[in-house]
Amino acid sequence: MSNGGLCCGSGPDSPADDTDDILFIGLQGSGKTLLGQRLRTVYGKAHAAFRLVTTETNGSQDFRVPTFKGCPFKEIRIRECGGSMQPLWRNWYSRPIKAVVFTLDVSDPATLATGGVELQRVLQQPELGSKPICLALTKVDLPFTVPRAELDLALGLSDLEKLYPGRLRITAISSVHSPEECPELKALLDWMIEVKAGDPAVLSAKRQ
Ligand SMILES: Nc1nc2c(ncn2[C@@H]2O[C@H](COP(=O)(O)OP(=O)(O)OP(=O)(O)O)[C@@H](O)[C@H]2O)c(=O)[nH]1
Ligand SMILES: [Mg+2]
Repeated sequence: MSNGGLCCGSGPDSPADDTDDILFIGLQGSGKTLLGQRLRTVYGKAHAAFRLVTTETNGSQDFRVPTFKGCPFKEIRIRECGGSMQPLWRNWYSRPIKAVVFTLDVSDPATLATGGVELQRVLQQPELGSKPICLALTKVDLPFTVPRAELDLALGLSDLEKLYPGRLRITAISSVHSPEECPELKALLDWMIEVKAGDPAVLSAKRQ
């Protein structure tokens, strides 16, 4: 399988799910799969194998994303739940995941309101407790994306950041771009590494 272990249809009771670190959720077509494929190229040698093509995730799939040399663990394991699985996302919330990445396609004004409502719902899920959540604003390479100021007005993003200080992180990314062209991709993976380690000092290992 091209993207590191496709497990379509697997449920949250599968024993393999125990090792998931990060949960990827977001509306259909919002960019979860391409982001998973792209993150594997940040520290890994998957550049040559990277493909822009994705297919809809009917079920869930996992991505094993390599970390940097000197990191105490070799990979971050991401579990993507397809947008078509939305009613079942919550089955993963109580699993031993460390954090959630919620993707929002900012090139598609038609789905923004629905995405914003879903994000609020995720932030309020008791099963997630105070686990960190990253809102990834996706497809920012496209010419007509909704600017951040308008997102703040329409979805109250700045208010949400104030409401969940230290818990909600917001980043804007393009998975079409390489990590060199879009440094936010590397910053997002470093955040996942920090969250998994439970210690920001873990990143100092790669600077030595
Ligand atoms: N231009 C651009 N296209 C993107 C980006 N991310 C994803 N896409 C495209 O958007 C479409 C949907 O992307 P996916 O990654 O499959 O979306 P998904 O969230 O996994 O969708 P589901 O599996 O159905 O929930 C594909 O055609 C991708 O190539 C991006 O950053 N920029
Ligand atoms: Mg997908």
